[in-house]
Amino acid sequence: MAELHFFTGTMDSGKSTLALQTNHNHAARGRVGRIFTTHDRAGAAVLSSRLGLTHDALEVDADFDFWKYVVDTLTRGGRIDYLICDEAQFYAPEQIDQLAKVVDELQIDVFAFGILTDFRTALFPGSARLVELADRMNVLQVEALCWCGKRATHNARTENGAMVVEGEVIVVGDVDQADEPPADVAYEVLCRQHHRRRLTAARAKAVSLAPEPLPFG
Ligand SMILES: Nc1ncnc2c1ncn2[C@@H]1O[C@H](COP(=O)(O)OP(=O)(O)O)[C@@H](O)[C@H]1O
Ligand SMILES: Cc1cn([C@H]2C[C@H](O)[C@@H](COP(=O)(O)O)O2)c(=O)[nH]c1=O
Repeated sequence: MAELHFFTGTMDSGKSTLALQTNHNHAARGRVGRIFTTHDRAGAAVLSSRLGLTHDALEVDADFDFWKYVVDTLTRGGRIDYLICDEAQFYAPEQIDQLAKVVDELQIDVFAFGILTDFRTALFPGSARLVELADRMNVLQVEALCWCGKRATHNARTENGAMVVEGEVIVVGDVDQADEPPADVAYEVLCRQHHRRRLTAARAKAVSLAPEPLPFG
């Protein structure tokens, strides 16, 4: 039986790597797939992993219809056994419904990969729909870590080094590995407590280096 799989984790937890590995393993056994993504950091129509692997992909825009694409392909005599769908948090809920229909009506496996929540800790609509519809939801086993060493559960956005909680939901960017000077817009994975306190690695370091107040009344 075909299934709708949703693999999730924070940014930098290995989702795109797993997407490419999943494609590799299925293709190596002679199965025929299609790879989709949207707003990848490496540009349009490419799925990229921080480990350096990339693969051509079909770019999903707001008007893309998965059901129509698959039915058209099969009608023209094409073969599709599975779909790989990266950055699925950016897909519209209707597109996730189309993916579920592809699984149920055409017996084609769908492997979707994406982050659950945005920089404000709110669910992305596409991810919310995946949680509602997926046959299997898997949290990535390689844990991304907060600067404090705890498992990172949230994605923070920084602007010029300072954490923000307001702004456009979709802003393509990368995790800021303590870049100096900090990028205009970057991301950092944090545990819930430090996301709640808006305590990024840079701010924690600045606070710890601040001089002790003098002991005068
Ligand atoms: N230089 C490196 N050596 C080993 N592993 C790395 C290196 N750089 C990145 N990684 C691994 O790649 C992961 C990020 O992979 P990626 O698939 O791009 O993540 P995601 O799609 O979830 O954002 C990191 O969590 C880390 O495990
Ligand atoms: C939290 C958050 C992230 N994004 C963007 C930033 C990246 O381009 C992708 C996530 O990619 P990854 O492969 O999981 O690292 O999403 C965004 O647009 N809005 C957000 O709130």
